[in-house]
Amino acid sequence: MTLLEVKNIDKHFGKKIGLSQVSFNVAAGHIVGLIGPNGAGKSTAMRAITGLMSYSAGTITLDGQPVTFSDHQALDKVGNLIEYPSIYPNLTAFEHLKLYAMDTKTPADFKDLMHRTQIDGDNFGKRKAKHFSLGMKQRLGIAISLIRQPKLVILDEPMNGLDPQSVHDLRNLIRNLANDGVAFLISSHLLDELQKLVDDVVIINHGKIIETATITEFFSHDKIRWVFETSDNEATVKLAQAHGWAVTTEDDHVQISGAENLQEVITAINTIDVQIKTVNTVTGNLEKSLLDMLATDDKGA
Ligand SMILES: Nc1ncnc2c1ncn2[C@@H]1O[C@H](COP(=O)(O)OP(=O)(O)OP(=O)(O)O)[C@@H](O)[C@H]1O
Repeated sequence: MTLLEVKNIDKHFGKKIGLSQVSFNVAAGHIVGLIGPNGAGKSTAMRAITGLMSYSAGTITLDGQPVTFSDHQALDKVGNLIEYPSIYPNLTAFEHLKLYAMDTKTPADFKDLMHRTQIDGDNFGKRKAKHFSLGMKQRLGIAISLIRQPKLVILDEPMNGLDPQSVHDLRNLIRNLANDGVAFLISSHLLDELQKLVDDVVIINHGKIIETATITEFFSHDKIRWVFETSDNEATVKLAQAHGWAVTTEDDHVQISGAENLQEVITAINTIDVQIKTVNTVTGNLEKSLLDMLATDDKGA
């Protein structure tokens, strides 16, 4: 069931395009990764969704209710942790929850929330936030974002600056909360960071969505590639392009993917006057697939 629907959003900063016809959905209980390089438009999209920024065209609806810069009612169902949570150095975790629950009609049960976000251990207790590690602060931030019992939590680059153990703990926490039915929209410029966590990916580049897919569909891009060394790499590249295969060159090698099988590529190369000196098969890599996708998009831009 669609919880968040973002449809044809445009945002301009003067003459500069921030977002162009941005559309994607977040289903209830799903973890969606909003992935793109620096400056792609991730924060801009998140700010529009959380009503922090106006947009010039399109619609955003949450649970069927509109979200605009001036209409925030739907945002009662959203928790967000955009960049850093506001954490007060002299308050304990419990005191933070009490503070953030003050204007909430039906806050979550504090003890249960502290338990679910693992901020009820010995490390927390009576300690003030100024003594928390970054990972502890992130977990407290997530607990704060859950105070209103939201259906959707928006996290902008939540893994930034965390050590590997804290990243692992944060992933488990998010997965457990999603299993309880909370949907997440999480931005990152690092696919590696999110690929173990997300159900769906939304890839953004230059303010445009270039791919929306389930993580399984996205993994299917993770194709086998064939790396050729030939007597005429330039002619090989042209040939691959004419067949509609993905092709890149690196040093003296031509890398081709997207054909049915290796034989098809070899047969095609044999039709032109080019000798194959070496060929190696390499299995794919998701981060590389994303970089290739962005590079192809950049060429078309
Ligand atoms: N208030 C603003 N005024 C002018 N331009 C802006 C403003 N906010 C964002 N932009 C521009 O819009 C583009 C998208 O920025 P945005 O911060 O959304 O990217 P991002 O994907 O979140 O990048 P990062 O990973 O670096 O945070 C960038 O080119 C940025 O310079």
